Amino acid sequence: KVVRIQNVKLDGRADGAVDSREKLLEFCFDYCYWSVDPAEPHYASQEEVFQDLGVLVLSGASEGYNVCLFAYGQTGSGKTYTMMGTPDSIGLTPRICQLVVLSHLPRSFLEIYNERVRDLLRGGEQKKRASLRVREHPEKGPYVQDLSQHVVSDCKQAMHLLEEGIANRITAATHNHDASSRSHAIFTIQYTKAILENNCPSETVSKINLVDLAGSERADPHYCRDRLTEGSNINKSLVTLGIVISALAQNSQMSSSCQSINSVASEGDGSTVGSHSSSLSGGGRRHCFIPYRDSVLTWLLKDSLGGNSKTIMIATVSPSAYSYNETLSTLRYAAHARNIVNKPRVNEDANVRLIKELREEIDRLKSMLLSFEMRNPSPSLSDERDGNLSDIVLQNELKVTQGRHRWLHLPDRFSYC
Ligand SMILES: Nc1ncnc2c1ncn2[C@@H]1O[C@H](COP(=O)(O)OP(=O)(O)OP(=O)(O)O)[C@@H](O)[C@H]1O
Repeated sequence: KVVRIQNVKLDGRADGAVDSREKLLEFCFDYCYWSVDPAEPHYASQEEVFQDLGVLVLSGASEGYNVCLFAYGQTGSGKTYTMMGTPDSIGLTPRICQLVVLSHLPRSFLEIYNERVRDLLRGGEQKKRASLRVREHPEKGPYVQDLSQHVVSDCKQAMHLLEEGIANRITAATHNHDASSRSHAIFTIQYTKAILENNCPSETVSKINLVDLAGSERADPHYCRDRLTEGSNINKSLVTLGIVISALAQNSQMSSSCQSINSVASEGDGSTVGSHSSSLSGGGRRHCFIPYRDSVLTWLLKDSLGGNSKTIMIATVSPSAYSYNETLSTLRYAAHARNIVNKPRVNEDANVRLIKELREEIDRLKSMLLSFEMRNPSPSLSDERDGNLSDIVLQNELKVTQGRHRWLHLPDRFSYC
């Protein structure tokens, strides 16, 4: 889909003075929506956006992938409207939240305000204001220590939880928007899918991150000190996000051009070219360093931005001609992000993976045993080898039974799909 943006200020100038490319710029995206006037025939409703993007989020998580959906754009351009919605027109987060309610999945809701993390679902005034530490797990990556997790059992509870978090979020009046979000909000659902398939356990554990970013706005010296500090922290994290996105996009492009160089080389001389180094790419150019740690936002979203996640970026723009520069910058930001190639993988539970591998090994050994018996019908010849293989099969079957038993009796085991 193509978005066209026209600079109406250039319309009055003599034709020769303006390059036609400057007047009309085009950007390609996977989806484009126009939701200014519901009376227009091509108006995109919240339901339409959910059917395209929300369904992608749910199907990705149900396949075992981490999924992240984040809204970026100028202040007042519709990020919160898209992610949360209004009581009459609910947005992506409550729609996704309601659909996964039956699965008793734990959820958390945090905000990053002035580079500090706050729990939006923690009772008690003091606890609400306390800032939480971001730590790093060697395998799972960055996480927030002591963030409260909540399980709901029906849609009403799910909506109540979400509303509580939204109400706790910090908003303030700015020039463009009288209830502007002054923090980045991250709503997370830990998505576990556990089933028994042909008597063999199958379990994936993934994460859905739904992110409503604070609005970008130019600093105004007339604002009070709090507003200026907030604004500079919002800008700092959004600038870092921009740098991270550009660096990731550049690295992804370098990797793909390097891969095509490699494939041309291997086709040309018949030699096998090994995978390229992680820091050096085609033409000897170095991969960029990704400054995730420069802001709490990029640090927490490290995997979502450039790692094990299927990530969707929604860029919201204003239809007003006054916002031309902001709109152009948002579209450029989004165009950069579109070049990033992530490496999502199915997050299978380690114990379940082991059980599967043992089962495959048993099947392989059994077929070896069978073919050995067919080739050596005399019992005296095959006895010793036969005995060894049978022992291994028996040991593996025992491990599988023990593993399955442990898996089925874990205290937090739910059987849902
Ligand atoms: N597509 C839309 N249809 C109807 N109302 C909309 C739409 N987009 C935004 N709005 C309304 O415009 C106002 C500003 O939108 P919203 O709060 O979503 O902006 P924002 O980008 O989140 O701003 P900030 O970054 O300052 O928090 C809200 O009252 C919202 O309900």
